[in-house]
This record gives sequence, C-alpha cells and structure tokens, in this order.
Amino acid sequence: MQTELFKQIQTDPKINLLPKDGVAHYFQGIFDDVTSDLLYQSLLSSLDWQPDQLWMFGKKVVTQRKVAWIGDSGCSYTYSGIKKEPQAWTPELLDIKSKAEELVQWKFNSCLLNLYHNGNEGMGWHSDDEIELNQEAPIVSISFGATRKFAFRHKRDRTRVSLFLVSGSALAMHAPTQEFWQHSLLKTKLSIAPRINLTFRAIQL
Ligand SMILES: O=C(O)CCC(=O)C(=O)O
Ligand SMILES: [Fe+2]
Repeated sequence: MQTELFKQIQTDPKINLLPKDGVAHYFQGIFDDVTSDLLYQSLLSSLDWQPDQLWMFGKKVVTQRKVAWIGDSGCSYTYSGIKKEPQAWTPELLDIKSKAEELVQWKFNSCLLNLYHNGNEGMGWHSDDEIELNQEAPIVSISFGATRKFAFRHKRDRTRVSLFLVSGSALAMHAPTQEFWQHSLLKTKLSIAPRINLTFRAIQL
C-alpha cells in the first residue's frame, strides 16, 4: 500500500510534493534510458569539470564533487563567496534546456551542473536563493546516471519530504519554494555509480 502510494507520488507530475509554502513537481522519463546514457557520456566528456570550492567554518574546502557552470555571456554567478564565469552552451545542453523550458514555460539563461562520482558525494542543506537569481522563476533539475535520494526540509518546522531522482527525470521547484525550504542530495553507502545533475536557473541580468 505504501509502495503504491510512493510510486504514484513519484510518477504523477501533477502532484505537488510539498505540503505547504512551495510547489515542486517530479517528472519521470523526460529522457528515455538510451538518450539519458548518451547525454550523460557527452556531458562528462565535453565540459570542463572543476572541483567546487566553498567556505566551511571559515576555511576554504575543495569538494570531491565536480561542477560546471554554463550560461549566456554576462551570467556570472557568486555562491559561497566564489564568483564564477560561465562556459558556453553546447548543442546537447541547449536541447536539454529546451526540455526544461517546455516543462515549466519559462526561459533559462544558465545552468549549474554537478558530477557526483559515487554515493559518498552529495550536497548539503541549502536553498537556491542567491541574489542573482530571479526569485519568481522556477528551477528545473534534471538527472542522468545513478538514482539518488533528494530531500526537502522546511526552514521553520523541519518537515521533511524526500524522493528518489532517477536517470532522465526532472524536478521543477517553483516560487516560493526556495524561500521556505532547503534541499539536499543525500549521501548513501548503497549507490556507487556516478550521476550528473543539471539545475536550470534564470539569472537577472
Ligand atoms: O544534485 C541534485 O539533485 C541537487 C543539486 C542542487 O541542489 C543544486 O545544484 O543546487
Ligand atoms: Fe540546490
């Protein structure tokens, strides 16, 4: 019974995953398995992947997880105190961007990609609420590779909602989700295959 309900929630893009203060929709099978594998390989080899750098307790930390920042010219982006200049769009990225835009009827001008080599790598609790982002715009997150668990946590009462993001899926987060919720890509001892995640964002120019 619980499994049935879970499956339904996981696959019905009309259901809002959040009980309040935000809207998040999950779309499975945006890309089929063969296309997802091809896109994964092509993103892995065509982009300049760099370790992420962030400040933790006053110290600069370099992550195992790698990132690539893509955007229209002028879309520089500062987070955790590090200013990033964008790499140019590739044909594959533009195709994926079109799909993301179609899902939410919004135009994006930038994309942050994360490469998690194994289950030991994740992303801690945060909101995508950087000052450069248009706060009205949704964020669309697309995943290729290993299935990973993603969780939301309400900033005030700590309510949690979690789901598995499978290869070829999209997760759309609409305003005011970032204002009230944090999210995290949880680490796991189970999943050892790598995963690439893309978050399409609208930077205010
Ligand atoms: O890898 C994920 O699914 C989440 C990535 C994320 O939250 C981000 O890039 O801001
Ligand atoms: Fe995020």
